[in-house]
Amino acid sequence: MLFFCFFNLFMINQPNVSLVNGVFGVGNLYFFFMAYHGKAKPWHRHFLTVSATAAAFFAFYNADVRAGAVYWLLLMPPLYCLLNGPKLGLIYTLLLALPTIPLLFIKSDSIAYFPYRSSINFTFAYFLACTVCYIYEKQYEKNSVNLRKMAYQDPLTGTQNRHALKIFFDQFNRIPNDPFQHPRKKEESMRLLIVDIDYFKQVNDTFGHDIGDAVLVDMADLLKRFTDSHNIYRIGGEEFLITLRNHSATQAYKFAEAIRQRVESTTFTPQEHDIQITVSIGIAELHKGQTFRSFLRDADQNLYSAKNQGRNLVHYGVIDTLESVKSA
Ligand SMILES: Nc1nc2c(ncn2[C@@H]2O[C@H](COP(=O)(O)OP(=O)(O)OP(=O)(O)O)[C@@H](O)[C@H]2O)c(=O)[nH]1
Repeated sequence: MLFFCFFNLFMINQPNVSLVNGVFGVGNLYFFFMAYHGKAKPWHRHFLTVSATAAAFFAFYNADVRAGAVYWLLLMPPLYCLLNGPKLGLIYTLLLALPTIPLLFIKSDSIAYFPYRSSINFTFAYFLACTVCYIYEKQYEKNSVNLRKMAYQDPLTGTQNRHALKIFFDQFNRIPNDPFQHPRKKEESMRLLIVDIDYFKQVNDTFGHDIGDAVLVDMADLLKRFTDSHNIYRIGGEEFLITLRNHSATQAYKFAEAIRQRVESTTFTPQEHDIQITVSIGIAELHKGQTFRSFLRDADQNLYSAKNQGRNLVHYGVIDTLESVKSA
């Protein structure tokens, strides 16, 4: 745009078009700079869309049709789809077509042009560009969803995986603890439950690996009845982690105890086998700045404490064993 700002001003004496190009050119340069430094905001996209459209359409409107400014409008459908996604891209494309095609017909109604043919050619090229981008973007969206699933979801149980948990940790640590910047986040606490199936090796050894897999799936389904699936992670073979936002120590303990009791009283029936299992649960509070590694180490210690005390119990804290309750 900045090139056309100078070109229109000094070469073909079009100060109006040059001014529009100049203003939007500087704006776009700023947005590219922000995007390059990872500071792009949603409204930047809309401003880019509107400014590119205004500059291209203004040039087309003002200049003689033989100057070929209309070719720049063919770039708009791909730009719309890339900046705003396929759906909004299609809407922008249709909106721009409404004034452009009749105007092209009127402007090319001269001795040097065939108005019908130039308008039809433009219309086909314009909508074809849109169709190609629309299909590409739709496919891209679909692939992104699939890739995300493959990257963050455990394929057996459908819960999230360890990689997703690492992302969760990074995000939790990124929220500043500054009460002046984020007053509502000040009180936020995060407690995590590590739920481990007791003697799961015996299930595999007795019933086979397939039945073991089915028990893991049933176990994940049972946990999903207690909380949203996006709070559940499978972090090891028979080990799940649940995130609890803004739960006090007592609430977290009661929550864990409810899970423990439910598992104990449930008979899992994969492929018509009756299987009773129990779980040991370790609870730990997540502190800002704590690394993923150190948290898992602490949480594992809690879990080992629970296991060492006989399994089928909830253990809160590495040192404090007072809240550990052995099942009746
Ligand atoms: N079926 C199945 N088994 C798994 C999977 N991942 C890990 N395991 C099994 O889980 C078992 C875990 O055994 P251990 O670590 O000894 O734990 P445990 O038998 O539950 O004993 P404690 O945890 O000490 O109560 C092993 O037999 C693994 O083979 C899986 O995806 N499917």
